[in-house]
Formats: sequence, C-alpha cells, structure tokens
Amino acid sequence: MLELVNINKQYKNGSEVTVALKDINLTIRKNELTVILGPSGSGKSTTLNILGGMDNPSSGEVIYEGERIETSSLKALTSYRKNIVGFVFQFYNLISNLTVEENVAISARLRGKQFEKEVPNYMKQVDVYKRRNNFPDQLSGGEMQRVSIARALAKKPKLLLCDEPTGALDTQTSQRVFGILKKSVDAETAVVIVTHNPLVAGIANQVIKIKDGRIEETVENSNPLEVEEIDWE
Ligand SMILES: Nc1ncnc2c1ncn2[C@@H]1O[C@H](COP(=O)(O)OP(=O)(O)OP(=O)(O)O)[C@@H](O)[C@H]1O
Repeated sequence: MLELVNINKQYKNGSEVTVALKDINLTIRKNELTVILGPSGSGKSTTLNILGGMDNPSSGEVIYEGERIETSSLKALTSYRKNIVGFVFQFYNLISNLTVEENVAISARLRGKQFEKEVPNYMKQVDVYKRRNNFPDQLSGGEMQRVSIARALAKKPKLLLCDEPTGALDTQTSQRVFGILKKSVDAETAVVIVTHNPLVAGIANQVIKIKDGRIEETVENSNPLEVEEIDWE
C-alpha cells in the first residue's frame, strides 16, 4: 500500500545539519497494524510525518499504491493528506471552541455533507456519544483521545497514523485506546502507531524498531496478541 524506499532526512539549521533518518526502507500494508518503536530522538515522528505527506524526505521515494507522492504536485499531496490519511496526536489537537460532535462532524464533512449523519456512529464506536455536547476542556485525557480517534476515523482514512497516542494517558486508559486503534484495522485500512513503549509491539502485525535514524530490526508477528492478552503493568 505504502512504501518508503531509501529514505534519508536531514534538517539544516544554518551550518548545523541534523541527520534524522538514514536509509529507511519499509512497507505499510492494509489490514495490518504496524508499530514503529524507538527511543526519544530516534526518528519516529519524522518517519510518520513522511508517511503522512506532512514532511518531505531529503532523498528517497515515498510510494502510495504505485504512485510517488514526494515528487507529486502540491495539489496531489494536499489531496493525499485530506482523503487518504488520518492523524491521531499525543495531545489530541481538538478544536477547543467546538463540541465533541462538531469536532467529529468537521472531519466527516471533508468527505461530503451527506456523511454528517454518520457522526453519531463514530462517537458511539469510541464511547463518547454521551459527551457529544461537551467541549474538549470538559473531558478527561482518555475521552479527548477517543474523540480525536473518532475525528480521524470519520474521514474514513486508508492510513491511520498515530504519534504517541497514549503518551499522556494512564495505563488502563491507554489499553482502551490501543484496543480501539487495533479494531480500526480492516481490509481497506492500515494503522501505524509510533511509540517508545515496547509492550505495544505484542499487538502489532509488524514491528519496526528504529534507533539513531536507522531501522534496527523489522519483525513480522503472524499471531499478534489482543490488547487484553498483554501484561501492561
Ligand atoms: N524541525 C527540526 N529541525 C531540526 N532537527 C529536528 C527537527 N525535527 C526533528 N529533528 C531532529 O531529528 C531527530 C529525530 O527526531 P524525531 O522527532 O523524528 O524523533 P522521535 O523518535 O519521534 O523522538 P520523540 O520520541 O522524542 O518524539 C532528532 O535528533 C531531532 O532533534
């Protein structure tokens, strides 16, 4: 579905150059949960941003369904971000002066006004329906993250990218969020989770371990565990 081929990324700041990624090769597949695992500063977010068309590599190819996206027009790249990719962030990024329902509806409307009627279903799927008229600052962290997942899912993304989605949540709430993300994988959808928590690897079909901007190891799990089967403590 989506491939990174020989990706390198450097950040230049005056004469200072930071090498963030070196020779990254990976494949993201539909119907799979991929976990990108690595310590702080290893290049996880940079990889995720390149996968989502939010950042360009310094060299290498980003291939979505056979098409290069890193060399495509701004219009094509915007369409990729809008129609293909859904993002879930560590700190939710909800719009503070809109209710839960409105935050999710904005996203559904991107596909077309007729999809607004699906908004209650997305809120029910992540169990925030009863909070639909609340504003983000009236919610717990776990509720905010579930709303941000509902918002991402309402776009019906083919690729759901999650950057440390439980970084601000307690263990029990994190499990619930991982459960929802794992259930979001289907025949049409790939889910990618970036985390530094090695326990999450157990629920993934594919685990990509990154260190110092390089892939250290890629592990395929033919029999990934359910969230409930992991000992999170
Ligand atoms: N805009 C930028 N300008 C300069 N250097 C950057 C920029 N963004 C990231 N970097 C550097 O690139 C490297 C990889 O950063 P990245 O954010 O991808 O790591 P990460 O694994 O996601 O870390 P964390 O878990 O702390 O978020 C780090 O050395 C970081 O300091």
